[in-house]
This record gives sequence, C-alpha cells and structure tokens, in this order.
Amino acid sequence: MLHQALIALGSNIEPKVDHLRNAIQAFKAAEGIQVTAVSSVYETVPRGYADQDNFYNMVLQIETDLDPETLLAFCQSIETMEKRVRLFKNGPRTIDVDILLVDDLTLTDPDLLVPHPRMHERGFVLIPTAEIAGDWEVPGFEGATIADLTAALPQVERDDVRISDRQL
Ligand SMILES: Nc1ncnc2c1ncn2[C@@H]1O[C@H](COP(=O)(O)OP(=O)(O)OP(=O)(O)O)[C@@H](O)[C@H]1O
Ligand SMILES: Nc1nc2c(c(=O)[nH]1)N=C(CO)CN2
Repeated sequence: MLHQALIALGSNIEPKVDHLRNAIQAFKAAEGIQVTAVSSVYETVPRGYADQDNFYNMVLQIETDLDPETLLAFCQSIETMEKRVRLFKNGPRTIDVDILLVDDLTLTDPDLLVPHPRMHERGFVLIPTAEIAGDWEVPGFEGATIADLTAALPQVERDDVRISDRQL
C-alpha cells in the first residue's frame, strides 16, 4: 500500500547542513521512497535544553510503500549513518529524523507514536510543515490542519523559528 508521510529533520552539531543534506540524499536514494516536497531550512532556538547551539530544522513529504515500522527503521539508520550519539534527552545531535504523520493514521506503539506526540506545540516542526503540507489534517485534533495548529502557536514559538536562505 502506498503511504504519504511527513518527516522532520533537525541538526545542531556542525556541519549541520551536511547532516541534513546527507539525510535528504538517503531518502532520495532509498528504494520504495519518493521525496515529493522539501521545505526551506529554518534556524531555530533550542527547546527542552537551552544551553546548546541553534538547530537547523526542515520537513520532507514522502510517498512510500514501506510500512510505518520499516520507515522508522530507515529513519533510525540515517541517525546511525550520521553518527548520532544520545548524550541526554533533548541534547545536541548531528541529526534527528522523526516521523510526524502517516496518512490519517494514529499509531500508539511507544516505539512509533503517530502523530508525533509533541508536533502540535513545536514551532520548529509546524512552521516548516505548514510550508509544504498546510492542508494536512492532524488526527486527534478535531479536524485541525497543520495550518490551523501553526496559527494557534504562541508568539514565542514563531519568534524562535527563522527561515534561512539555504536551499537543500
Ligand atoms: N513518530 C516517531 N518518530 C520517531 N521516533 C519515534 C516516534 N514515536 C516514537 N519514537 C521513538 O522515540 C525514540 C527516539 O527518541 P529520541 O531519542 O530520538 O528522542 P528525541 O529526538 O530526543 O526527542 P523527540 O522525540 O521529542 O524529538 C525511539 O525509540 C523511537 O522508537
Ligand atoms: N529548536 C529545536 N529544539 C529541539 C529540537 C529541534 O529539532 N529543534 N529537538 C529536540 C528533541 O527532539 C529538542 N529541542
């Protein structure tokens, strides 16, 4: 079965652009995955743990015949490829590759929660997503779309997310 999915990328360890570029290349080269949209790159202030470098965040839209569990394993293989080391929760990382949405699915396995449980409150996720998939409804939010959730963000969540002029 063919799925539509949204993938969030984030990096805050140099070379950030190279980590993002390598991740996008891996998606483009993967068997069974088509990249259908790529957002701009955003420079974002860290959330969760403040004393670390700014992030670059962006979002990809893909079409894939991989099932969600196989897609998650693929995302994790990119983190391994970019030598991500887990120091502590919310800490710095070479690359984070998260699944945000898959079709209109709700998945409740703790190893694969869809929609991503924190996406609705994160400007660094919603603002890039709104650029490429504003009309996408987020399950569990009473018909609210990405654009609706973005419009509902507190001002500080927008102020800390700035579009960069980098194109990947
Ligand atoms: N939608 C999802 N996408 C990616 N990983 C998920 C998802 N839902 C659950 N997980 C699980 O989350 C764990 C990864 O957590 P990780 O250390 O990357 O968290 P984090 O990136 O620091 O924080 P956050 O999830 O808030 O971005 C993995 O064990 C993975 O199975
Ligand atoms: N700005 C920003 N802050 C974060 C990010 C991120 O990607 N961007 N990821 C986190 C854990 O996943 C924690 N904090």
